[in-house]
Amino acid sequence: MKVKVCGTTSVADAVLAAQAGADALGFIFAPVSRRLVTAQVAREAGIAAGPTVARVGVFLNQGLDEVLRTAEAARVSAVQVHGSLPGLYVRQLAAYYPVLRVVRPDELTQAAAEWRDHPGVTLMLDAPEPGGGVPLDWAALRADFPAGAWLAGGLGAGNVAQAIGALNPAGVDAVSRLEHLPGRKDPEAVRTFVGAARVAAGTGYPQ
Ligand SMILES: O=C(O)c1ccccc1N[C@@H]1O[C@H](COP(=O)(O)O)[C@@H](O)[C@H]1O
Repeated sequence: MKVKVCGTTSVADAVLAAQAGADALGFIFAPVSRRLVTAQVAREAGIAAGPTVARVGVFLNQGLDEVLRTAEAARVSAVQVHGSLPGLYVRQLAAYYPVLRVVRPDELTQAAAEWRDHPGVTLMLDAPEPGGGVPLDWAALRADFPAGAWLAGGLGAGNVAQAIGALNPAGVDAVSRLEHLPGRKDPEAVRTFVGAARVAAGTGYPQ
């Protein structure tokens, strides 16, 4: 199982997450976000994190050209797309980058059927307000959660084990509960989140 630490806005926070054992860092390029980062800072942070850490560019309802230009400038290794987006847009993006396609609970069943056979598109289930820190009702989603999908939405050290136990996601992603302030990581929250996720997934290292 993969662990992604999202909303990285500095080199220091990228190094922190990498040293905590994160598999992936998220860089948010949606102008509405309080965690907005420039492509240049994301690029420097990605280099600082090292080559084994995936670099995910996060976008919300942005045009294909803008996404591709920003992703290239930031040297990300994957893109995560939120919002109301046509299937064709996602397919075109997947020709360039592995795509994490984020969906809300009410979109999950249809999206699972649509993307089941596309190797470049992975679903991520999130709460309706991205970056809002609100957890989903995991027990209610158990029957519909597709194998191979990722989970986000209000995850942190205190609840990630329960979420993994309920849905067995292929990856977990968090931002709000890992911060002091929007865009500023809380080092202890990052370390305990990654550690708790690893232990719950059975990939932790006993102390
Ligand atoms: O966090 C944001 O500001 C944001 C803005 C636009 C698109 C996505 C955003 N964040 C994503 O939200 C989820 C979960 O966040 P949280 O843990 O519930 O706060 C995660 O996928 C972030 O990448």
